[in-house]
Amino acid sequence: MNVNSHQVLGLTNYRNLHMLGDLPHRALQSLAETYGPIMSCPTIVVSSPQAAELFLKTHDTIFASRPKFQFASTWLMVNGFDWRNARKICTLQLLTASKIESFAPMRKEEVGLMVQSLKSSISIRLLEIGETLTKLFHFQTKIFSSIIYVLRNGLARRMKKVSRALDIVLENIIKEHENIPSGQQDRQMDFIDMLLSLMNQPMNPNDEHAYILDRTKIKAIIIDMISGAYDTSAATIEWTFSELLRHPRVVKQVQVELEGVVGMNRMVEETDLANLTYLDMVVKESLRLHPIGPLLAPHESMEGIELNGYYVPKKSRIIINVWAIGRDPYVWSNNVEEFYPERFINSNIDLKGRDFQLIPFGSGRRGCPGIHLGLTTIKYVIAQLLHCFHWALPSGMLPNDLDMTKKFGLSMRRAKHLYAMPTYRLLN
Ligand code: HEM
Repeated sequence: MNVNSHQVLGLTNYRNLHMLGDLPHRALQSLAETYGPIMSCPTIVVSSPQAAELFLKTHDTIFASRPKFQFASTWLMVNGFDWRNARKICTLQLLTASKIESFAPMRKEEVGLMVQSLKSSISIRLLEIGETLTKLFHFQTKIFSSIIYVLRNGLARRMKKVSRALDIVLENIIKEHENIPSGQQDRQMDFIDMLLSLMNQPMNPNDEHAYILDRTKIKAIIIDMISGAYDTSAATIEWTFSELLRHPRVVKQVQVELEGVVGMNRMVEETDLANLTYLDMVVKESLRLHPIGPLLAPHESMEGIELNGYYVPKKSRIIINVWAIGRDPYVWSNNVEEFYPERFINSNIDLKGRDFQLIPFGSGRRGCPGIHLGLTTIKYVIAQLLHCFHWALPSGMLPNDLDMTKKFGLSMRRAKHLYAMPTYRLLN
């Protein structure tokens, strides 16, 4: 890697990230302009693609841990969560391409119901997009809403009480899956069924110390998956929609592509997605400007290491400012703030974490294991909404009037609700 240490390393003295205000990714971007693409003390802030590659690829083994400062991670630690084995189960058993494909009928049914409900509500009211998506994603998260409440309210000082509450919720979920009423046994398997089917079997039968998935570990994996998956796809769709409402030219282009690939007589199928190349660029551009985790999830060094002449101690916290990397004018040219999907024409950049200028799903050992499911869901929902409906802003509002203020949180959502008016456009 061709990185000059003066270009890459610079130190600043930010001891407390709360001093950075409501939008820390933005404040950190300004600091990086002064102090350079790696800032440290005691948290190291990374703000360029080359520096991100240094931490997430070159020295990935050192920086693959996570700090234990959130309730979810503390709870996972207390319950003996082992991220390496949990990831193996996620990537080899739960989130494989074939498993995700096996859920396609479920997604089709839910998206179909959403289109029907939008068709019937058109004449009545302006739609709040976030609310519509929350309803859509309810099918994936309905058993989880009480868990999210517990996670969000789980301050460390109430740890014991909250842990008990969490355990009761998780036990109920597991029991519901263990005691399926007769007549429903041949229903579609979900994530919990799959985890239960792996319970008490060694992951590697040839290894006597092999990892065995027990009830406690299953609960920990459920919590890990929920913390990673909750809100992320819905928030990305909402941001993409916001940009589309501000750019009618881009909407027209996506609809022309959909007319060519799908035609006007039927709805979109997931198998169409591979042929929707312009839509793919739209989603990349949206994730460049609006990464749901603008600072990824924090990483932590597992041992001390010297990087380009600077010593990074063990247990340093690493923050990768993906938001700033997506707006780096040296990478993306001068129109960084513009929503311009065409920048990806003839470009090989993908979202898999190999191209460090675009890493909204992270990269390396702790990169998002749900990327394939996330992207399939996002593209399918956006394609269906744009294919089935024309979308207009509330009367009197111009595209540039749309408020794009962000709210920093578990995932970065819009600060204000997004309203739009759909009109059905298919021929049947
Ligand atoms: C648009 C959708 C999504 C986005 C943008 C997204 C983004 C991310 C990011 C940025 C990370 C942290 C990566 C890092 O620190 O290097 C992450 C981790 C994670 N994501 Fe996703 N995610 C999405 C969807 C999903 C889905 C659908 C699932 C599961 C069904 C999922 C499960 C996880 C898990 C379990 C982790 C923790 C991985 C670890 O710590 O080893 N994500 N995701």
